[in-house]
Order: sequence, then C-alpha cells, then structure tokens
Amino acid sequence: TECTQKLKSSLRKRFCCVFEGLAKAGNPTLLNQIYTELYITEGGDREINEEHEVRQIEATSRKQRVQEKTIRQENIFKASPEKDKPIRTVVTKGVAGIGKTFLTQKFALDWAENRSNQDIQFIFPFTFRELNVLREKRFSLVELVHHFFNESKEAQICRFNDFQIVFIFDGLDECRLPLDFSNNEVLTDVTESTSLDVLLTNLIRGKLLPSARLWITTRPAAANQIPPECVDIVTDVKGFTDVQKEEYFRKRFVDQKQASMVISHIKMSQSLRIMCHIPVFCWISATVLENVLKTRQGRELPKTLTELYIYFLLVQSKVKQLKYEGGAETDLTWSPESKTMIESLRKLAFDQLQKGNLIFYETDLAGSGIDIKAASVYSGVFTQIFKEERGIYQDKLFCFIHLSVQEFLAALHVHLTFVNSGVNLLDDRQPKQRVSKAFKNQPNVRKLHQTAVDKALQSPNGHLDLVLRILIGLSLPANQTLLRGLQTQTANVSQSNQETAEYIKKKISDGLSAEKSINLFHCLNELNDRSLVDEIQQYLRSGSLSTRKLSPAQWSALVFILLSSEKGLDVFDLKKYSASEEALLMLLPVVKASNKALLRDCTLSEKTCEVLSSVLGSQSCCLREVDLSHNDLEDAGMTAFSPSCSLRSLNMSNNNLGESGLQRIFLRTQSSKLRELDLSNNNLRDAGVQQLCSGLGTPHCTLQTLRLSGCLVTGKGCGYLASALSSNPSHLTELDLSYNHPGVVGKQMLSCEQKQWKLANLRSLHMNSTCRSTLRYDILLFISLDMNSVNRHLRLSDNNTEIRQVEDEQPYPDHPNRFQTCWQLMCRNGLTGRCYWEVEWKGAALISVSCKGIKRSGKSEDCRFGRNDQSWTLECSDVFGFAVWHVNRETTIPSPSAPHRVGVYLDHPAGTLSFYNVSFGRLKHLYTFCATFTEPVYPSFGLWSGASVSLCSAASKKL
Ligand SMILES: Nc1ncnc2c1ncn2[C@@H]1O[C@H](COP(=O)(O)OP(=O)(O)OP(=O)(O)O)[C@@H](O)[C@H]1O
Repeated sequence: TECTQKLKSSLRKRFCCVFEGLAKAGNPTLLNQIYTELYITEGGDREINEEHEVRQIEATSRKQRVQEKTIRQENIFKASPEKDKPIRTVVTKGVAGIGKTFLTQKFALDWAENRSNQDIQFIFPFTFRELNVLREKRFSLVELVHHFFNESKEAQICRFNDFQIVFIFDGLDECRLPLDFSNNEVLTDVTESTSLDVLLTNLIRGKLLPSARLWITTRPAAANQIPPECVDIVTDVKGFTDVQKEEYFRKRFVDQKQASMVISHIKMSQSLRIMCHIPVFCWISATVLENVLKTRQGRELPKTLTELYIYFLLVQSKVKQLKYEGGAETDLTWSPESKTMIESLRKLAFDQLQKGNLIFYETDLAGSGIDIKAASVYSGVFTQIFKEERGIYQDKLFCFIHLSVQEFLAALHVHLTFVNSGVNLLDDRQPKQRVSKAFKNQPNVRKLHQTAVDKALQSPNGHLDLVLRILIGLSLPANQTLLRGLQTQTANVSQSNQETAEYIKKKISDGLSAEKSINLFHCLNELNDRSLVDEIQQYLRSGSLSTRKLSPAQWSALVFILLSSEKGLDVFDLKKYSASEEALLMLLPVVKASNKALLRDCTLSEKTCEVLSSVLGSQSCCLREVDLSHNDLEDAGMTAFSPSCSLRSLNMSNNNLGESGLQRIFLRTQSSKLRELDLSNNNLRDAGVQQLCSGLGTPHCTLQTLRLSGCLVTGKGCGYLASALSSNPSHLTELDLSYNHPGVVGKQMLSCEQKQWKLANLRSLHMNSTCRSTLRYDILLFISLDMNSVNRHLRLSDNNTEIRQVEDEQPYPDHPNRFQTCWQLMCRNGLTGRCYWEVEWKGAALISVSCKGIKRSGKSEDCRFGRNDQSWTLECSDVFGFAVWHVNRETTIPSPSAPHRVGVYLDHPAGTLSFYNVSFGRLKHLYTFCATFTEPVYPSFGLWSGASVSLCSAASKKL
C-alpha cells in the first residue's frame, strides 16, 4: 500500500496540470478544472475506417440523437449487464484531438486522488510514443514497469499476480512496433526478458499476466492491429455533445458574458458548430475568439472555417510579437519574422501531407527550411500549432497540434505559392517553377481552384476535402485582406470566385456521392454562395417541394440542408418530400443518418430493397426503425435486411410478401438486434411461418413483438410457433395472430397455460377464428346497397349488385338520403372493423368510402365523393387511369393498363383505406389513405356518364 500511495502521488503530480498550448511559456491549466465530460459510446465496430477524420466528425455530429449506450470515463472497465464475463481489455477509438489522452489522464488522476476505482491497486500509464523509443531493448514485464515507475522498483514489487493492475497504453496509432500477434512466441513469465514486441503482444493476448486489465487508445484507422478476440469491449470517443461543448466554454472563460458570446457565435456558424465537436478545436476557437473579442474594435467575429484558421495564425504570431518583439495588442499584422516562419511551416505542412505524414523528425524540419536551433523558439511560441514531444532518449518528434491545422497550412501554401509565383502545386503536369510573366502579373485563382476541385473529387477517401474547402475560402475578399501581408501580389478574386462557384455547381449536378457533394456545398458556403440552398429552402418553406421536378443539383442541395440542419434528422418521412422511389434514392444519405425512416405507402418496389440493403449494411448507418408497410415489395422485400443490420423495429405489413419471401429472414444470427417485427396482412401462410420460426426458435433471436395478423396462418402454423417458443421462450412478449385460422387445435397449442415457457412473456395472443373463408380478412364483405341513397339516374340490376348510369330518370320515391345531383349511391354497411370487398367498373367510376353525414344535395363539392372531408375516393377511368381524391385534392396514380377490378381494404381501427388492382387473383397495391376514422364509414360509388359498377360476390374471389 505504501507503494500504491507513492505511485498515486507521482501520478497526481504528473497529471494534475495540463499544458494547453503555451506550454513553454508556462501557462498550466488544472486538468480537473478544464476537464469536461466526453461523449463516449460502447460497441463501436472495429472495421478500418479510412475516411478523412473531419468527415467522421460530421457524421458523428449528426448521429448523436441515436440512442447509443454511453459510458462514463470512470466506468470504462465496468461490464454492462448484458456481458457475462468481466472486462480485461478495452480499446478506445477516436479521431485526432477528440480527447483520448485527456480521458486516460483523467482516469488515472481520479484514481490517484482516491476518487474512483479504488479496487485497483496500481495504474501504470504508458504511451506508445515512449515505448517506441525502447523498441530495440529487451525487458521483462517487471523490468519495464520498474523502468518507468520508480516507486514500484523501490518497493521491489514483482508478484504482479497478487494485485489488481491496470495498464494504459495511449496512442496505438503511433506504435512503431510490429505487434506480430500471429508469429510471436508465447510468454507467460513476468520476470522473463524478451523484446518489447513479444512482451506487449503477450500482455494483450492475455498470456502474460491474465489478471491485469488493459486500456488501449487509438485513432480509428489503427484499431484493428489488435485481433478482435483479444478485445472485450470497444468504446468510441465521440467528442463533445452540444451541451458538453457549452460546458467547456463556460469553464474555459472566466468572463461568462464572453463565454455566452462565443457559444452563440459558434451555434450560428455551421462550420464552426460541426468542428467544435472535437475538443481540440473548441480550444482553438476559444483561443482565437477570446483574442478577437478583446481586440476587434468593431470587427466581425470570424464565421467561416478558413477565417478562424487565419485568425488562429494571426493570434499566434501576435503572441510571439508581444512576447519577443513588443508589438501593440490591437495590431493584427504579420511581422517579418512570423512571415518567414509561416513560410517554413506551410511548406512543411504541405510536403508532409503529400507524403501522408502526421509526425515529423528534425530532419523533416530541416528539409522544409526550419532551423533546428531556432526550433525551440518556434516551439516556444508556436506550440499551439506545433506540438513538440520528447520521448525518453529520443530525437524530438513534432506534429501539428491538430491535423486540420496542418491542412490549413498546406492550403495556405498552395494558395500563396500560386499567388506569389504563379506555380500551381496541385497540377502534376505543370513545372514547379515560376510560369509566364503575364500569369505572374495577374494571378487568377480560378484555374487553381478547378484543379483542386478535380483532385479532391478524385481522392477516394476525401483526404483533400478540407484542404479544398480552406483553399477556396482563402480567396474570399475578407480573407484576402487578412492575408495582405503574406501575399506579394493581389489576386483577382471576385470574378474568379464566381467562376469557381459555377464550376462547383456544375460538378454537384454530375451526381456525386453524398460526401463529395456535401463537401462541395461547404466550399460554396466558404464562398458565401448560397443560391442553390436558398432556392430549395424556399420550396421547403412554401410546401411546394413535392410538386416540383428537382434537378440532381437541387436534390443534392436538399440532402445538404437536411443533413446539416440542427433538428429533424430523427425521423425521416419520405412523404414530406415526395412519396416516390426517385425521391428515396436521392435522399438516401438522409435516410442513412436518420433514426427512423417512414417509407409507408410510397409505391416503392424491389429496387428499394437493393438500395436499402446497401444503406443498412454500412458502418455509419443510424437507422433503428423502418416502416415499409403498404408498398409492393413482394418477396424481394426481406432481401434488404442483412443479419448485421442494426434495426430494432421493422414494419413490412401489407407488402404482398409470400412464403418464399421469408427464406431470407434474418432472425437466425447472433447479431440480429430486431425487437419488433410486423408482417401482418401478407400471404405468409403456414410455410412462411415455418421459415420464420426457424429463426425465432434459435436462442440468438431476441424478438419481443411479432405481428402476424391476417397472414393466412392455420393450426399447422400455430404448431411451428409453439415449438419455436418452446425452444426460445424468454424473449417474445407479444404475438398478434388476429385474423387467422388457428382452429381449436392451433389455439390449444398456443395456449399459454399448457406450456412450460414463461407464461408471463406471452402477453397478448389475439386470435380470431370467426373467419368463414380462407381469406385473410375476417369479412369478405357482402355489401348491400342503401336503396334510399340511389340517384335517379342510376339503374340497378342483377339482384341489386350491378349499377349503371342511364339517361332516363328512375321512379325512386323521394327520400332525404337520396343523392340529388351527383350520380352516386351508398351501401347499408356501416363499417368499423377490418373489411375487404371488390368491385368491377366500366367507363369512369368513383369507388369510395364515406361518412353518413355527407351532403345529398347542394353544392357539388359537398356531395361528390372525394371532394370533401367526408369521403375517400379512388377514381377509375378508361381514359385517365387512376387517381385518388380527398378534400378535393387529387393524386394521380401511375398504373399500367388497368384491369377493371378493384379491391378495397379498410382497416378502420388502424385508420387505413387501401385500394388494389386485382388481376388473376393477385393484388397490386394502388394507394393507401391514412386517416383517423371516428365513426363508421360506408362503401359508396359514383358513376360518370355511361359507366357501370358491379359488386363482386365472395365466391368469385380467389386469393
Ligand atoms: N475532456 C476534455 N475536456 C477539456 N478539454 C479537452 C478534453 N479532451 C480534449 N481536450 C482538449 O483537446 C486537446 C486534445 O486532446 P487529446 O490530446 O486528449 O486528444 P487525442 O484524442 O489524444 O488526440 P491524438 O489522437 O491526436 O493524440 C487537449 O489538449 C485539450 O485542449
């Protein structure tokens, strides 16, 4: 314990202060004071993620509404109740600057200050940077610990097995050891010396000191250097949520008024808002804004990303000036010294970025013209940009404080090289030397921008996206003013910026991937060109979007607006934009980023399934709930859903799914997270239920609610369900089998009392065996006409089942229910349940349901079916095809040459009324009204001149 206390005291000293930025100038901040809780989630997957980190941050900032499991820093080793074994190894991923190092330091400090995790006797924090230095040396585990932690050596602690020990390894991405897990020999003795690589691989594999716990942090791209079987849990640091961001600024500023100004300023600028999910960027923003607020003298605060970076550079050089050269505080100009230094730094940033390097050695600095002797002065002033690390016994390592700072300097280098000397560094074909004189005299950045746009679009993982955004932003007049001292020429920007904007818009209309086109919209934003976005926003505000034919560029603008809006990504409702497959395809990136997708009744087809499957299979998909009901997906419907998709709830009711559609049901696999599945009103039959049960019966299936209402299930199907429930009894709590044909035997098989499965788990079992036919609905309606409603120009025949429009008035008696002017009639059946009926039509007819109160005389829009809120109507015409009407609003339904039989399905409790085209016993969905029916509704018909309608008898119906 004495040793524990000593270790605690040394960790307290090491981690109590953090040197943010002005490290060498001696400006320590207390970790406990500035540390702000981070948003950390459990269970990030471990696929390689090569996407550019800024893109990942954008995806993250959109994703936060999704219900993810979050973890607090101090609970990182606490297993969740779902996990049955204790956690040995935690891998924590997160992009650069997101706070991984801070997180581990806070964990160690809290322990050292006796605040948490007191069951741990020793915490030994290492960084891979330090370990790299020792990679040629041989150590035993005991020696390694003694080497770094003197206290343990003094206390001669060797029996590590007796203690609860946590090893922290920070920054796996920087590891220069081979970590050869497959070939390294096994090592189990903590006192045996070996190479560092063998030591670490054995520790991570759990061969060496299995009782220890390990915490490894890494940037995402390096995460899978560790074999998955060695990792018990993966957590993801997502940075700050909006609330945490605010909290950070409140802590950061002593003056709370200033904090509020900064917070509201960041909220208003989209670029800044998104970037500020990265803590290091919050810190950069705070540094800049604090300074600008102090000295701006009426100047506006920087609003775009590029502006903020220029200010960052200015503020840094000003600090240098103030410290070393005695400049005035409000004077934002570049001194000759800082100009020289910026020139070297930007060259370094660009050269190393080209090579993909994020960490540099002294030799790299020398190569970019940075004087090594002077580097200490640079790092004293520019530590905020340029972080100097010193490993034990090692050369100095350098990196920019954040990748985006390196990208900014690289873009600045490209811009200034072009403006000052006419050389386009991004053009591989151009000689890298001064070009023609004419060009030199009038540098026109248009050409440079176009090469940059093309280059960025070619990059498969978006590595040049941010460089492009900043490069374009640099040529904004306001930024040009800021850069004045660095440019030897004035660029001709206003004309060329317009041309760049046009070039970008043209590229956007070429149908790019969502990520690429979103980046191009950010570029337009940097140029202050919001014309495309404003146009769409105007459509959205006026509600006219669904009636317009959008161009590809306009669709991209809509995607951009939806993805970057603060609210509204939780639920995606396709009908809000346009209930069509085209709209769905165009808006897929939005679907992918939403939590819930409402795609109900949008005339979607098989193609939808293909695209949905690619969305659901992607790593960044947020969808948890999909409603695809009332489409016509048929058996292809289930192909959209792979076992690995993370859907919790799926509604596939009313889709014409047949038994073979269930062959690909995805309940069988361990990874299925589905809790709720609605397959009601499909033609599953017993064979389909059998397929379903092969998944339902496996212990992996954790489905809680299953709806199979109206699926033609008989006693046999109930048998399959009963046996599936017997083998996997503990999850399903709700089973809806209403409107099926279980028979007495089926009911008995599913009767809970007789079974050993946990009865309480089967909460509701609705069964209704009143069906008389083999049809899927309880009533195939024998509708009969209300003779008192029939208009006098309608003649009835064939036992009052056929209605025809005629010239001569029929001698019906007066009655208040009779339609006076419209050639219409109603039936007697007031419907409140689920019913289905079919009719045949000729000529042009209205097939409708209406409320009793509909007017019988007076203005035509009060009486005519579909023209008021009392009726819901399908209009069928030989000439015009199909259209639906409600409250005088018409929606046409594209349908190939129509057979003359229509099925009507009313689900009164659910508030849906669906129309189908019936051909050879197959139903083709036409349209579904969603309504709230508060009273019984009545089948009704209207006829145009010369038309006829006949009611079909139950016997003639085949399903
Ligand atoms: N929880 C936090 N509270 C306050 N500031 C934070 C927090 N986390 C990070 N920061 C700020 O962000 C900076 C970078 O954080 P840190 O070094 O932990 O990132 P990292 O994820 O380890 O990055 P890298 O992968 O580049 O090493 C810190 O210096 C600090 O200014």
